Amino acid sequence: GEFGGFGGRHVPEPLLEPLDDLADAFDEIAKSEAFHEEFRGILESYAGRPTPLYHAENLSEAWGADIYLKREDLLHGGAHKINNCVGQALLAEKAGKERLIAETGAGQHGTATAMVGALFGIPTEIYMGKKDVERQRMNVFRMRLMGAEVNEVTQGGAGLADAVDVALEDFAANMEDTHYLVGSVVGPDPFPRMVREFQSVIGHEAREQFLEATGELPDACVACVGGGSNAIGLFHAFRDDDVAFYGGEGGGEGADSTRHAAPLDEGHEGVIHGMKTRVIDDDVEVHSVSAGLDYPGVGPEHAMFRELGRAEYRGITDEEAMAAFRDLSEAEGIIPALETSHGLALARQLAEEGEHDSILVNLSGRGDKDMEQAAELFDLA
Ligand SMILES: CC/C=C(/N=C/c1c(COP(=O)(O)O)cnc(C)c1O)C(=O)O
Repeated sequence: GEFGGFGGRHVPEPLLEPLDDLADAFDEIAKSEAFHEEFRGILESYAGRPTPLYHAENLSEAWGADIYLKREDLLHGGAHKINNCVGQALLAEKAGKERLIAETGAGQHGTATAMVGALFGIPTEIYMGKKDVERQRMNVFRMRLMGAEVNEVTQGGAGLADAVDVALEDFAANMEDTHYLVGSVVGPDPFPRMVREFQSVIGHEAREQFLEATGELPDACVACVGGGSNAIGLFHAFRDDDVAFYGGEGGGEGADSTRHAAPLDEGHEGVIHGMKTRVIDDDVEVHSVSAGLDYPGVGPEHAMFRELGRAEYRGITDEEAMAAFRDLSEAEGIIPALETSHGLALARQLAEEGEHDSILVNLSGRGDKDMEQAAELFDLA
């Protein structure tokens, strides 16, 4: 397949036909000029695209390399997630679906799904682990405020992977009228390539803006990696360029610890949620300080990029991410999401290693959702 030996459709037989129908709808509808116009129009007037490419001069001074930030944190809802949700909601509407379901961890994808559910007038149900409901309370309230039902998942580790399990069961039982709005470049085909298509608006804009601002391409593109959608969304436009790719995973308590979410850095090949990819080892408990990276698998295209050496992935520990969270807040007056902070921490490592002079970082989301949790982590009184 497209991702080397990774990806595919590792699902029970009854799901194969609906996935075929979805792939046909995507190839026929989402690739049409009319769809693209509508998609871009909503992203512009509703979500706030294009997002700025910001040259973070104070941070560049502090870290010793030219740091540019792609400001997906400024989108409606506060993260890149809305790009994918608008695309999939448009597709679901044209396919005549009467219900949207989604998984969420950080609550950003859940919030974005609730937004498009409200916008398109489609009843919406979000599955969210109890552990994440408790650490992203503001987003739970936002989803309900917009009319979505938030279904608290308590099975297994009550986390993101468990929310995906339950969402997949719902989809299998209700596929006639329900669209499962998958929140990252994960799951069985066509989800990884569909989410990539919708998120690639990020990279296409950033490439043009970077050339416009500097007359050349960046030495490196950096992003945090949970399922991998904001990273792929940035990387895709640069795939044929001589630009290095780096992904910062949820390194939790350390790559050699038994609590992390870094399958690319410290895992093995395996099948999860309908895709052949890389997963964390069996003796590891999935953990990240950031709910959106707290996932034991990763998108198959990243597993391929790692195998080909097209991208380098590093586990970024909770502590390293929290340090970068504060660095950006203090240096530029921009508070990143805890997920995003893993990409920033990786950019800092690269700047200090002196390999690259210009580094483009995807600022995948803002930290408003993390204020309660961060206030517990840092005593700033
Ligand atoms: C789909 C589950 C992931 C969620 N969020 C992931 C996330 C991520 C990681 O997701 P990917 O870009 O798909 O790796 C990065 N930045 C922010 C601000 C995020 O919220 C969510 O539910 O909100």
